[in-house]
This record gives sequence, C-alpha cells and structure tokens, in this order.
Amino acid sequence: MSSEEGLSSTITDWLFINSWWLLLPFVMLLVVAAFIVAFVLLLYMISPLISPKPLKLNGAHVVVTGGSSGIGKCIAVECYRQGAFITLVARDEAKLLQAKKELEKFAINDKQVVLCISVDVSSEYSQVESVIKQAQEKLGPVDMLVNCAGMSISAKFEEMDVDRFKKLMEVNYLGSVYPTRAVITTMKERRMGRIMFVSSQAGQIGLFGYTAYSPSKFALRGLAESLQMEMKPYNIYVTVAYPPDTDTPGLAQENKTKPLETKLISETSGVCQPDQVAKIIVRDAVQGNFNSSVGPDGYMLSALTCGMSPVTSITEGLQQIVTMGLFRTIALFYLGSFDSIVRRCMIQREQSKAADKRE
Ligand SMILES: NC(=O)C1=CN([C@@H]2O[C@H](COP(=O)(O)OP(=O)(O)OC[C@H]3O[C@@H](n4cnc5c(N)ncnc54)[C@H](OP(=O)(O)O)[C@@H]3O)[C@@H](O)[C@H]2O)C=CC1
Ligand SMILES: CCCCCCCCCCCCCCCC(=O)[C@@H](N)CO
Repeated sequence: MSSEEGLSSTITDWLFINSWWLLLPFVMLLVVAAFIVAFVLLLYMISPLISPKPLKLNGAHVVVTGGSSGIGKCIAVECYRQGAFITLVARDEAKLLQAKKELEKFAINDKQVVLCISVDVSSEYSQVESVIKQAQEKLGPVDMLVNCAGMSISAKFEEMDVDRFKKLMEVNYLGSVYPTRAVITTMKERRMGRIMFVSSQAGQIGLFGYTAYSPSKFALRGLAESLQMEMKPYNIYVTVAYPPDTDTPGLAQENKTKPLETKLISETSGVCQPDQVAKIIVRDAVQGNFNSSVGPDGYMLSALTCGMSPVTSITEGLQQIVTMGLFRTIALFYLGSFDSIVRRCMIQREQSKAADKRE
C-alpha cells in the first residue's frame, strides 16, 4: 500500500465512511471557498490602489494661495501654460499684479484669465469664504485649489519668540484649512476636484531649528489624510507635497536667521529650483497622487513615512512594501550624521564662548 492510500484510508476510517471519493464534494467546496476568500481579499487590497482619472487643466479654474511668489507662482505658471484659468491669492497687491504680468506671458489662448485677490488666508474664515465666492462668480467653480501660502521661521526652541508658534500654525495650517473649507462644498456637489497642500520635507521629519515650522507642516498631513478619506467617494483627490529647500524669496528670508545646525542638516538634500518643484507638484496633483516628493531624498522620505496614508497606484504600494526596511537602514546613517552635526556645533560654540571670556 502506498503512503497516499494509507493517508486516505486513515481519513476515511476516521470519518466512518468507506470510500475516499465521497469526500470529493467537500474538498471541492473547500477549494471554491478558498478561492472566493482569496478573491475578496485581493479586491480589498486592490481597490484603494485604483488610480483616479487625471484632471484636465485646459479650461480648468485653479486657485493658488501664495501664488504671487516662489513655489506658488511657479505652480500658477505651470497650470497657466496648460490652459488653466488662474486665481492668485496673497496679501501684497503690488506683488500680485507683478506675478499676473509674468503669468500672462505664458498664455496659450486668448480666453485665459488671471484674477488677483488680496486677502490674508489665516485671518478670518468669513473673509476667505467671501473672496473664494467672488472668484467662483468670475471664473466658475474651482477645479483645483493649491494651498501654498506659507512662511518659515527657524531658530532654536528657546530663542523662538513664543508668538511665532501660533503665527506659523495660523498661516501654514489654518491658512490651508480656510480656503479648502470654502471650496469643498461646490467640489462635492460637482463630484470632482483636486486639493493640494504644500507641506515640506520638514513636514516628514522634525529637525533642529524647526520646532515651530515642522508642527505646522506635519499638521497638513493629518488634515489631508482625514480629508481624503471623506472626499474619495466624491471623486475629489488630495495631494500633499513635501519639497526640499527651494530657491525662493521665502527661503532667502528664512536663511537670514537660520541656525548653523539647520543649515548644515538641510544641505543634505540640497536646494531645488522652484519651477522644477512646481512641475512635479502639478503633475502629481493632476494625477491625483496623494504623495508628491522631489529628488531621491524626497522619494526615500516619502516611502519611509508612508504610514497609513492612502496609496494611488499599484507600483507605489509595491515600492513601499519592498523598500521600507532598506530605507530605514539608510535613515539610521542620516540620523547619526545629524546628531554629529549638532554635537560638533555645540562644542564649537562652547569653545568660542570660552575664548571670548579669556580675551
Ligand atoms: N522655499 C522652500 O525652501 C520651501 C518652501 N515650502 C513651502 O512652500 C510654500 C511657499 O514657499 P516659498 O515659495 O518659499 O515662499 P515665498 O515667501 O516666496 O512666497 C510665499 C507666498 O505666500 C503668500 N503668503 C504668505 N503669507 C500669507 C498669508 N497670511 N495670506 C496670504 N498669502 C500669504 C506670499 O504673499 P504675501 O506675502 O504678499 O501675502 C507669497 O505669495 C510655503 O508654504 C513654504 O512653507 C516647503 C518646502 C521648502
Ligand atoms: C532614507 C532617509 C533619507 C533622509 C533624508 C533627509 C534629508 C533631510 C533634509 C531636510 C531638509 C528640510 C527642508 C525644509 C525646507 C523648508 O520647508 C524651508 N526651507 C521652508 O522655507
């Protein structure tokens, strides 16, 4: 007797039946059930991975807060070049008009319009709501909102003016909540739209000098994740962008007071040009990608910090699964080098203080 016959006779003995083939229907049922379970599991895994339909920028109405300078201006240019109608939002009217002039050089047809609105996005919700209403009356419902208005202050925690913590939260976080709140009802009704939040690499890792800035950028991620879960059934897609240092008036301003440690640590991922950053951000927003990063460091940081954030393509999900352990290993080296920068700067400061005393 072969071992197989031996096994089937043991099972049939145990079940008190005399022929193994009587088990066949049960075995088949089991196999079918297993297939159904596997299929349902696969559907669950695949369903969040289905990519949204890209947004057509030609003829779309795009609102860009912080659109009068730096990254925001370049995002506006990028959308305008693809045929969009643009509303620029910022406080300084002269800068807005200047940006409008620059944008208009890139028109691709004579119907395109650039509207300028002067408002502080962080002051009063009612004000923001009323200017968005004006913009919608003039250029139609908003198809894409880019929340780019923001500012950065870097300093050591104990040297940061206490009111700056509140200020950065107001401008960077609430200044993104208000415009979003003002456009979302119409987007839901139309069952379409894109919301973009411009965070920062400093919204993925906390760094020396960014105790006030980083939290305001981390907050955007929490907002974006929650909002995306609410908005997905309405075909509204949320994107969070995490740019590295980018050559803008905002960065020049920040550099005036930046601690040496922050400077040295930030140099790790270099300085990008705003038009390149804007191209990547606009491409990701059009595709409805939840995550938008720039450069190899940006790619690693995003894979490493993906957590429970939504996935928008099968390749993105697979890449995260495969690379996470490797990137964590690399990250440990980065963290080691940041620690050593901080230690070296501290020793240097103490030495120069001691030398000053001796003189
Ligand atoms: N440059 C960089 O290195 C990086 C920047 N970022 C983020 O990108 C965004 C843009 O940065 P960047 O281009 O450097 O900045 P800029 O300082 O060059 O531009 C900031 C824009 O936001 C507007 N703005 C600022 N505060 C307000 C407000 N309260 N209400 C309305 N508009 C406002 C400004 O106009 P006005 O002053 O007239 O209101 C301006 O148009 C920021 O959110 C920043 O945190 C992220 C990563 C890197
Ligand atoms: C595998 C792990 C890779 C880790 C890479 C780490 C790179 C750290 C560099 C951080 C740079 C922070 C830029 C902040 C820019 C900003 O928002 C302000 N300039 C705004 O003005």
